[in-house]
Amino acid sequence: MKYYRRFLPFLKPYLPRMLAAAGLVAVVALINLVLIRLVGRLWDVVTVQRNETEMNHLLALFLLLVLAQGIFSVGHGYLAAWISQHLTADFRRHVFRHLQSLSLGFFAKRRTGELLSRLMNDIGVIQNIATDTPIDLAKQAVTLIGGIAFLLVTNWQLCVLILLLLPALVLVAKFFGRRLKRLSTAIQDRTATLSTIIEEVLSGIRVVKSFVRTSWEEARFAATLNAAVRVALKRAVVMAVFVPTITLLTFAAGAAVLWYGGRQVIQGQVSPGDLFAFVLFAGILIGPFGAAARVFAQIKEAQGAMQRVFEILDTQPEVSDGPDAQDLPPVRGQMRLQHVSFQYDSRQVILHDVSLEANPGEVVALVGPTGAGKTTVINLLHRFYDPSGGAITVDGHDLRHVRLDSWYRQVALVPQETVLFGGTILDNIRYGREDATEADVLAASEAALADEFITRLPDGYQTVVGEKGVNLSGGQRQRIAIARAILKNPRVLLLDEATSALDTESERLVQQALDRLMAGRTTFVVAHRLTTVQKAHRIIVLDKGAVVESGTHAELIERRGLYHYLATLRQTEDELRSA
Ligand SMILES: Nc1ncnc2c1ncn2[C@@H]1O[C@H](COP(=O)(O)OP(=O)(O)OP(=O)(O)O)[C@@H](O)[C@H]1O
Repeated sequence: MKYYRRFLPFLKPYLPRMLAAAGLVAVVALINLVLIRLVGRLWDVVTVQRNETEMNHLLALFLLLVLAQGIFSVGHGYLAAWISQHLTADFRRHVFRHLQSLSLGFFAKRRTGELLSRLMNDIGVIQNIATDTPIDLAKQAVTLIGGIAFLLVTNWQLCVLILLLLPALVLVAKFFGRRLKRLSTAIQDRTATLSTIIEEVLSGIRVVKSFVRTSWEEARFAATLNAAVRVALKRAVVMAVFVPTITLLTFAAGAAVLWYGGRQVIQGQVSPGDLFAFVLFAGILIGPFGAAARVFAQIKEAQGAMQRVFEILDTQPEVSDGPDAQDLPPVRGQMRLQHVSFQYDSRQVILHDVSLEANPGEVVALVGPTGAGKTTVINLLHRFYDPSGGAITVDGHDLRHVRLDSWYRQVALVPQETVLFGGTILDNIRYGREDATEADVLAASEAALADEFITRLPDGYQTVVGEKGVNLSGGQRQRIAIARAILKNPRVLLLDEATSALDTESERLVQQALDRLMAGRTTFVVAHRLTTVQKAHRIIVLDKGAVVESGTHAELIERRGLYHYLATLRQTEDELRSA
């Protein structure tokens, strides 16, 4: 129940509209009751009084009420849909905003498909319970209260008989509800796993195909699918037994009413019209009873969904602005890691007492064997994570004490894999700076040596990339990423050099573009190319999370340590590549 309480603030702006919708639907239900009463009257007028004028009057009134009911139904239908759509959109926006605010550590532990499922499927389930259910309940409440009131007034003994069945129905509903909840949660879990598999396979389709794993993936998909079908069928069985059981109990009540009421008509204590209306009223009471069971199941289902969504909302970003965070003034770009230690989780210390420094405008190359912690240092410099010990400063400001945005605006990351978003090339470069003019984008693109290939594309800067768009080569994508970074004009640049080999011409262009990007900025580069390393002002050699050597290329070669070993390897690689 606590999740429902927490959901209330989201409902609040819509309360007046929900009340209006509930009011409309209550009127519809009320008219329904009056119509039934009218049918009873009509029955007596036709069969007992045989009064044609009265019959015509009653029928005219009947039609008028049906028309009014139709109009109210249209109003309620539109209003309910309006609330439901807007409320869900609000909630999705809220969860999406929160997701974006979470730190990298959160995403490292989650699978995208699973998060996708929470944002789409689970919120869809909540949508039903949040809007349709309360409005439906208003309708059922009016039917129930109005119906029982009528039954009590006309024949209280019969009414008591019907009401005795109520606890039995509630007990049956509870019994089934518990099982349904468990199975619904299991279905949602399977659906989330399916989404995850689809997402993984589609985003990694090249790897899947290349390793000839399509059949294996198909089997994995089919196995999860089968499991989902099995649970869904189990739920269907429970549902299938549930509905007839409730119906049986309700019809048994109907038969009892007919037996008892029929005798009263025969004895002349009750008019046939009243009995007819009575049976109809008893009949429409099935609605609220059935709805109670349905709502019960829905509430149980939504509880699981709410739990999963609120789990995201309850996760706090590990890296965020502290209460005393200050805006970082424009920096010169002096960066320092002071005795930094770091662990992603409690299991393993990744960086041990790392100290390093870059003066404004300097290029620092990070080299070291795989797993040494190079990317981790870049992550910390960007402040995607906070160090577990020590401090990271820019121009003497501890990164933990400055507002994230004010720092993020002054640093740019060029990752190995260029991420291009759906949209035009222009949009993709402008991602670097929202308010950039077209002329700014062009200038950045020229500086990144991207202009030349973009203008040759059929739609130039308006070419759509990504899904259903044009495919670009690795080197071209990198130059777009560089143009994006140039447009951002950061003081500090974090570069994760791509390891994949480009052809010599493409490599030359990318290198040239990178040189322009790095000019005058403090740059940390996870370097894979010997040329980059050689040009660096300082080289930091990391091994097993610690700095083992530092100096210039010439100094380190002289030392004949780890750097010398790695450089010799790489040189051989480069020679092989250009041979
Ligand atoms: N999100 C994470 N959670 C837990 N451990 C991680 C995470 N990311 C990286 N690691 C671990 O941290 C260590 C350092 O990884 P890092 O990616 O920094 O190395 P690297 O020097 O950049 O390696 P490479 O050259 O292969 O990219 C590795 O042992 C890795 O397993």
